[in-house]
Amino acid sequence: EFPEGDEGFHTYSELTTLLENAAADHPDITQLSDVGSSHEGRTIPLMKISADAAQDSDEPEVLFTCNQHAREHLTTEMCLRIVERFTDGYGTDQTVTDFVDSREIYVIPTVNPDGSEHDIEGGQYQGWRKNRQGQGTDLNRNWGYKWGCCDGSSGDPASDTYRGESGFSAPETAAVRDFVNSRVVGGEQQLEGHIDFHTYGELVLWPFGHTTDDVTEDMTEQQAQRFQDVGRELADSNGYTPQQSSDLYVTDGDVNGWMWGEHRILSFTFEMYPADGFGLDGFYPDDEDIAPETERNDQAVDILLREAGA
Ligand SMILES: NS(=O)(=O)N[C@@H](Cc1ccccc1)C(=O)O
Ligand SMILES: [Zn+2]
Repeated sequence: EFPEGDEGFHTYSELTTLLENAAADHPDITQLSDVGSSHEGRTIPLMKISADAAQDSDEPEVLFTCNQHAREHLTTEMCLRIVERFTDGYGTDQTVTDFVDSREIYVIPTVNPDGSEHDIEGGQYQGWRKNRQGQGTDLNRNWGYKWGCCDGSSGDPASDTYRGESGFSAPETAAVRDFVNSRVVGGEQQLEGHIDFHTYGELVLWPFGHTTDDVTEDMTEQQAQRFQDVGRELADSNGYTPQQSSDLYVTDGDVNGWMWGEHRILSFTFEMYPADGFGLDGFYPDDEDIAPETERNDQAVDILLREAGA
C-alpha cells in the first residue's frame, strides 16, 4: 500500500480495477487486454482506445508506456490520465473525440508491476527502480537495440543500471517487445509514435542514448531534425527541457533506441515533475501533485497523436 497521505496513487490492484471499469463504461471505444506477465506472474495490462476498438482499423497507432522504473509512480498516474481523458471525454471534448475516431491509442500503465508493488511494501517507500528478477534488472537498459554496447549500463547485477544477462532477458521488456512486433501488419509497423514516461527532471528526451552523434546508420539528418523539431514543440507545451538523451548521459539498451532503431517509431521519453535537486524525495511527490502534473502533459499527448498522422 502507499504510505498514509499518498492514497491518491493507484496500487496494482486499484489500477486493474480502474481499467476494468473504464472498459465496462466505454465498451465501444475500449479493448482491455494484456501484453503478457511479469517475473512474479502479474499481468501487464494493455488498454486500446479507439472508435470500434474491437476492429483493427487502418488508422495511425500510438503507444504510451509508463512505470518501467518501479519508484516512478507518478508515471502510472500519467497513463491512467490518458485512459480517463480519452474515454470520459469521448463525445463531449471535440479534440478527444476526433483523435479517438481517427487513431488507435494503446496505453500500458505499468510495465513493471512487480517492482512497483515492491517499492510500496509495508506502506514504506523502498526507493526501488528495477524489476524483481534476481537482484533486479533495469528495464530501461534491457532493450535489445545496441544492448550493452557503449558503457551506458552496468554488468553488475547489484547495480541500479544492471542491463540483465542479455537483451530482453526481462519478461517485462520481452512482453512489450512482442506487442510492438505484433503491430507489424503486412510488413508495415502500424505504431508511429511513442512516449515512455519517467520521473523526474522535467525533460523531453529523444534517441539516441548510446551515442552523442545526432546522425548514425539508423538516423538520417532529416530524421534527427524531426526529433528536434517535435521534441521542442512538446517541451514548449509542458515547460520541460528538450534534448537528445545522450546529452543527459549515455545509455544503452533504452526503450527509445529500440523503438526507433528497430521500428522507426517516433519515440520520446518524458521525465516528469519535479525539476531537479530533490534526491530520492523527487520520486515521491505528494498525491496533490498528480492532477496538475499529469494534466500538464495533455497538450503534448495531443501533439504526438497529431504527429502520428503526419
Ligand atoms: N527515470 S531515470 O531517472 O531513470 N532517467 C532515465 C533517463 C533516460 C531515459 C531514456 C533514455 C535515456 C535516459 C534513465 O533510464 O536513466
Ligand atoms: Zn525512469
